[in-house]
Amino acid sequence: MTTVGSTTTARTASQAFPAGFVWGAATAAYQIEGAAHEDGRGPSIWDTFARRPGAVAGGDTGDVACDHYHRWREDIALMASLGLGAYRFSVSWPRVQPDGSGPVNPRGLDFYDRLVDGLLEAGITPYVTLYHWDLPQALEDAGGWTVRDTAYRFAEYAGVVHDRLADRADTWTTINEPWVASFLGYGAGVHAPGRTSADDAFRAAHHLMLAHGLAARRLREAGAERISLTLNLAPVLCPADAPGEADLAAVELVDSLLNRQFLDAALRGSYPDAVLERARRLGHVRDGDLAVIAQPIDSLGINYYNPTYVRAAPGAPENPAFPGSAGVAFPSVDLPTTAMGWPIAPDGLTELLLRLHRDHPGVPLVVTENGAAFDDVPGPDGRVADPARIGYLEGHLRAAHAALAAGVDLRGYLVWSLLDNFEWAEGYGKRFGIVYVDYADQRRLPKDSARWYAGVIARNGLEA
Ligand SMILES: N#[N+]C[C@@H]1[C@@H](O)[C@H](O)[C@@H](O)[C@@H]2O[C@H]12
Repeated sequence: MTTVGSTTTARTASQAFPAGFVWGAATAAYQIEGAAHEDGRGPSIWDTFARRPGAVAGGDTGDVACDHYHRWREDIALMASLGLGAYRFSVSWPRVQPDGSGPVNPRGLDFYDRLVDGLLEAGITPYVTLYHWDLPQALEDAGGWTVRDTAYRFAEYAGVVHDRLADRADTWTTINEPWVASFLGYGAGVHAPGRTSADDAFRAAHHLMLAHGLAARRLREAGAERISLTLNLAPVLCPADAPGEADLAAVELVDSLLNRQFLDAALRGSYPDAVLERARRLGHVRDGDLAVIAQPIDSLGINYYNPTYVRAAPGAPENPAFPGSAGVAFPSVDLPTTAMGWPIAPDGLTELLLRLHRDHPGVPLVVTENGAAFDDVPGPDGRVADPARIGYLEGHLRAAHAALAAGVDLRGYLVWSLLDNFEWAEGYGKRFGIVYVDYADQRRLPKDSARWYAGVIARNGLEA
């Protein structure tokens, strides 16, 4: 039996995963590619935001990152050595269309051509994410995701990339984590483009979802058969023994903003009340938009890291990432944490998967990101012992297995991340990779967790 908030999940006799279960790893363009000013790439909002004093820890930028733009062959060989079945990467929009619209940069597309060919040669399935937060700066200068036009530019860009790669890549994610891109980028201002307006956050969220729907329609018209959307989802929990009405109202609000705003739109063509109220005032949601957003998808990508804990707290200030959350606290809980300070609660993954199975039956699920940052340090022998990460991953794979045993249609698991990388506002100080990157010389050092994960892949499951 799993109890939410604990770190223990029942061990079933067998921890074998279904035949054909997809094991992979995930990355994103701005976090690993580097070559930010090479081969015609234009600036993105993260190139701009990272140069804002104080925006990113240590003043780090993605200018060089993991130099994956030049080291992609080595990285594919590393993936193959681990036995990965799939590799989830994102395409840099400003590398393909430097101004976000109009002329296509052939050298930008050529990189992804080479990457996809290399993956296929290594027997690795490419999982292509079309948007992982690196909006071309020229579009932000014209209003960014707060203006409707950006959604239409995105659908055009999606068509360009799909038409170039669709003969070899068939698994497509339109948008990664629209909540983060909108509520951290336009609401709280802690992500690019660093704007701080609740109204703009809601506008951006809607236009990102409209972009998803328009792109999904464009890809479907072109024959795509494996289209998905990736959401950062989390159980929203009140850690009190006996939550009161105010606590439950706090849970409802945060669940509406974090989870249902995107799940209901994509899978039901509706918004929860908390969003509709804002939409009526702003007028940015037009008739027919939700029908476009609810384009049928073939799977839902889930990025899970930890539950979100809330409770009523009269007088608490509004959390700008959750407009309307005045009087709501986001408490720490008595659980082990990662180097990000995030609680380690594998049973939250089971609960989330069961919820999606219950509320949205018939939608195949893929864990497109799950992983943890820890303060990894290579030993004198070059070995990187990361037992805490192994423990985190094992716990979450057991949690995923518990959901499978309960009948959830879970198709795959992609660890975040293949490589240590640029961790957004945290810069390079937070290491999520199963492979250590020495940024001084770009050496790649597989951590113990990489070898452990390779064993999981080889046996298609955990040791019982
Ligand atoms: N933070 N953190 C780790 C990880 C981030 O590096 C990814 O780019 C996002 O998709 C998601 O937030 C998760």
